[in-house]
Amino acid sequence: MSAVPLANTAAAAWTWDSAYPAPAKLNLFLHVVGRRADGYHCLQTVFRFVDHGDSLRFAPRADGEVRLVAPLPGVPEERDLTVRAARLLQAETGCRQGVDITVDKRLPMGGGLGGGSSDAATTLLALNHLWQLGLSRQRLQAIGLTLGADVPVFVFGDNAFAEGVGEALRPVSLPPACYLVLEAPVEVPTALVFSAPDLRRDTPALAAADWRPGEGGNDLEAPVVARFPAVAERLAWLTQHARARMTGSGACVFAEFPTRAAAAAVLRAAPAGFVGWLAEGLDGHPLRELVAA
Ligand SMILES: C[C@](O)(CO)[C@H](O)COP(=O)(O)OP(=O)(O)OC[C@H]1O[C@@H](n2ccc(N)nc2=O)[C@H](O)[C@@H]1O
Ligand SMILES: Nc1ncnc2c1ncn2[C@@H]1O[C@H](COP(=O)(O)OP(=O)(O)OP(=O)(O)O)[C@@H](O)[C@H]1O
Repeated sequence: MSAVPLANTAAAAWTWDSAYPAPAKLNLFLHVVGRRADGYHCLQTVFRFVDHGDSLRFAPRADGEVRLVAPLPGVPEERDLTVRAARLLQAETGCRQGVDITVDKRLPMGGGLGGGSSDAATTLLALNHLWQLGLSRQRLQAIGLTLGADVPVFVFGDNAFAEGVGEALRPVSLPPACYLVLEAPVEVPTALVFSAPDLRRDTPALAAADWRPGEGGNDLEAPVVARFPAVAERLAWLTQHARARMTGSGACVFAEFPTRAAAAAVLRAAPAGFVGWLAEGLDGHPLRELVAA
């Protein structure tokens, strides 16, 4: 993401020529506090945006079509969350404009970093602006929720304490932090984790105001560690250096460090074959200003 603006840049600065960032999120903690009648799980989590992610470009098309310039391996164009997001916007508004979408993919798929969800949210935010649709943030969040439980927070734009399936959001203020993220060479299907018989589903709910940075674990971690040795290995190694957790439904694990130098020293010591990177916590989504207050 370093090639694109990370500060909250004024809406007028974002044009058809811009690269639009789609940052990763980390779940600083994630508790499963219950289950809804439709099978979806009720969560409590804190989402933090970080300065590492995908980057998207948009080019206008005169024929009204939505096309992906280079589909991702294993994801048919019709299923790609960016294409689905753009087509939903057309369907919701009757907009006849088309677009070519290019995704510069840096986030691993099935990594728990919300990559696909962030790409979808960036598409909603960017096209609402570029096509001049004027949809409110609330409406974009509702459209995003139909694409996935993680999409609304990226549209919301503030680091957030989330409840429900992740759609009931309130802003949280988080101190500056540097994270070391280790990728695992596996793709963890979110649905598999939530359907695991050994998933703990009864963690007592917290009062949002009582949560403090550093508190809480990830209830999805145990079933993933039991099934994916590569995740277990990375978590065990990182735990020797700091308080390590899995993000989302995995497969990435992360730890927070007081300084970038401390995080870099641990990354340098990682065993051969481990892939990792450092990321600073952001105060908010870089496209937050794209939607009027
Ligand atoms: C684990 C998290 O990443 C935490 O931020 C999210 O809750 C997952 O969000 P997501 O990847 O957008 O997931 P979705 O595409 O909405 O859901 C994938 C599948 O996971 C299960 N699922 C998901 C979210 C949830 N709260 N309860 C569930 O049981 C459902 O079977 C669903 O069919
Ligand atoms: N633009 C996209 N980028 C990534 N994945 C996509 C995209 N469009 C559709 N997908 C599908 O979504 C699945 C989940 O990908 P994603 O990168 O969002 O996982 P994740 O980081 O585990 O997400 P979460 O943290 O929301 O569970 C992929 O396996 C892929 O099939």
